[in-house]
Amino acid sequence: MTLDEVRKEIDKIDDDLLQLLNKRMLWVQKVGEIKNKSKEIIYRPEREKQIIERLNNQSDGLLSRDAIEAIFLEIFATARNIELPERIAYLGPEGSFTHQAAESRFGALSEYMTLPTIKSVFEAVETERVRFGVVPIENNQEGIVYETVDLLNETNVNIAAELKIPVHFCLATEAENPAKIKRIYSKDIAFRQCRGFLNKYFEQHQPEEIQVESTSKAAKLAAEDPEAAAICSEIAAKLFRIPVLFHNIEDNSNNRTRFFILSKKFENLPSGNDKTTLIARLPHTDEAGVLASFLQDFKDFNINLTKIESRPYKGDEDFNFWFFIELLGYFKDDNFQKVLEKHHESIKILGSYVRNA
Ligand SMILES: O=C(O)C(=O)C[C@]1(C(=O)O)C=C[C@@H](O)C=C1
Repeated sequence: MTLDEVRKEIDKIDDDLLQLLNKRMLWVQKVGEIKNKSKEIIYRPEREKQIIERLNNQSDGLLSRDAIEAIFLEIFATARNIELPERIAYLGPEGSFTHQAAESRFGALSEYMTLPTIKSVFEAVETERVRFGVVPIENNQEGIVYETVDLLNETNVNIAAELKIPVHFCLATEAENPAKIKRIYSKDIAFRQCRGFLNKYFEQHQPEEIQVESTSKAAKLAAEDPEAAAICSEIAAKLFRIPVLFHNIEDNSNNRTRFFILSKKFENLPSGNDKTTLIARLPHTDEAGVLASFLQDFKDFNINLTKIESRPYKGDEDFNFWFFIELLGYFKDDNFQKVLEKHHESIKILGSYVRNA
């Protein structure tokens, strides 16, 4: 077969795909009408997960599970926009990893609001200026983002979903090779995480390292200066149209960040593989074992706790703490309800959502 002939076959399939996608969107529009009448929530991560699992189980072609997921997440994001265009706020600037996380879940078509601080994302969700907000919660190398944890305690905002994305840095530059680079812009943490690469590739001449407040600012500066490079995300390099000289330059390729998708309410149904996040404000007491017996109740009801972080009460004279706790399961599960019966005064549930690996 010639290239032209093969391309003709691809064209035919693309025509069919487009027709099928348009047909799918007609049904999606109907879902939108039904939900509009019943005031039901549009974003149903547990339903999206079920669809992806079902398709993956029946797939016998070249597409991996990740490929199926990537394609369908974009279809769902487009579908949600047809049902009801929703605005999403994320911790900026544009080109940040949080932007990348937001786009991976809400697609290229959604309307985004870039906000400068985690607090401003919480505020936008709380005042319902946006439907969802995306903020980082933890990095597997650097640990928890305390600002996010504290705001979950202080505001009336819930968790609709979690997602984890790999943090890959690239070296983006207009320069043709490392020898021509005189300056490298990036954020302190990115320099730290790419030290091995920098030592190896800039052994002979050491470019000046200039710290800026974000990796996207670094990309912007490198786009304007042919003798400069930026250590930034791929999305930032793309945004500022700078060629990527080296991909994945971080020393530890297991570097991943977990994000929360925030919403004013949480209305997820159980998916069969859920996680619940809550805040526990245990009574202030000097009695020994208050925390131990609280945790024992989870063990007794066979609940797997996956995280516990203690945080101080701001403004408190004493050294009292509240706890940020995560566990496997859905908040209406029988065993969790038993714990809740005992401790309902101490527990504030922030959300039950599909557990992401
Ligand atoms: O089934 C729904 O509730 C829909 O709104 C449809 C649909 C889809 O495209 O399949 C879109 C958005 C939801 O997040 C889940 C699924």
